[in-house]
Amino acid sequence: MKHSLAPSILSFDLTNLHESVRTFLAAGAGIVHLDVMDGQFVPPITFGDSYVRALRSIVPQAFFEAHLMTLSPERHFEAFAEAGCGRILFHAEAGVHSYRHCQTLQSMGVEAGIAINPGTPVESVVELLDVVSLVLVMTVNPGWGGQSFISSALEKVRRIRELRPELNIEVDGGIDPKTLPIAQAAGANVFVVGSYLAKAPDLTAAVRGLMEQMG
Ligand SMILES: O=C(CO)[C@H](O)[C@H](O)COP(=O)(O)O
Ligand SMILES: [Fe+2]
Repeated sequence: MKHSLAPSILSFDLTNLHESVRTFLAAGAGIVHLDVMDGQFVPPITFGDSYVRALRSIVPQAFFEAHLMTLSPERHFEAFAEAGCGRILFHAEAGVHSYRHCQTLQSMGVEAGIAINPGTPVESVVELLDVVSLVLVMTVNPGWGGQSFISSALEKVRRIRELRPELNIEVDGGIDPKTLPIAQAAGANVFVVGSYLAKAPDLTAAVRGLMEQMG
């Protein structure tokens, strides 16, 4: 099982974002995690596909994943795929026809990921496990960076790992050097890290430290 670090750009200084992205990719992080919020599924509004396209022109080879925290996520699949996202994650709570939406993403040649909020049970995604390449278990309530890790969500990671030994399981929210090993022990293999990296005095050292912990 491949372990990957997915820095979220949500909390980075926007005036210097391109440098931060170049730095964390050069340090070995394999995925750029893009938190797209629509002001409806969650209160804040972040950015759209044109922003992602601009970022992509700076790092054209990087693997981008869009974490859509939007209602009617399927409306945005094409735009984010065209902007260069190789994986699109949407919320089980937001997609009325989640199975079909995963099939749509597959047919577009994009990896499908399904995300669940802390209050959403594993049962809501069990029937999707054959059509996703990843399940994202939120370890904070979606909408904001810098929140505290909700450790009870790890029981869901354990259960999904038991059901699917080979599936990618991502955790998102409150991941830092203390919580990463706990999430890894529960069975997670993809780790979104936002504010811990955004605040790190030495971004390269912080990425390398987390990668060493992942082993
Ligand atoms: O999806 C998200 C928020 O909805 C972010 O990816 C997540 O919060 C990462 O930030 P942090 O590491 O600061 O918790
Ligand atoms: Fe996210």
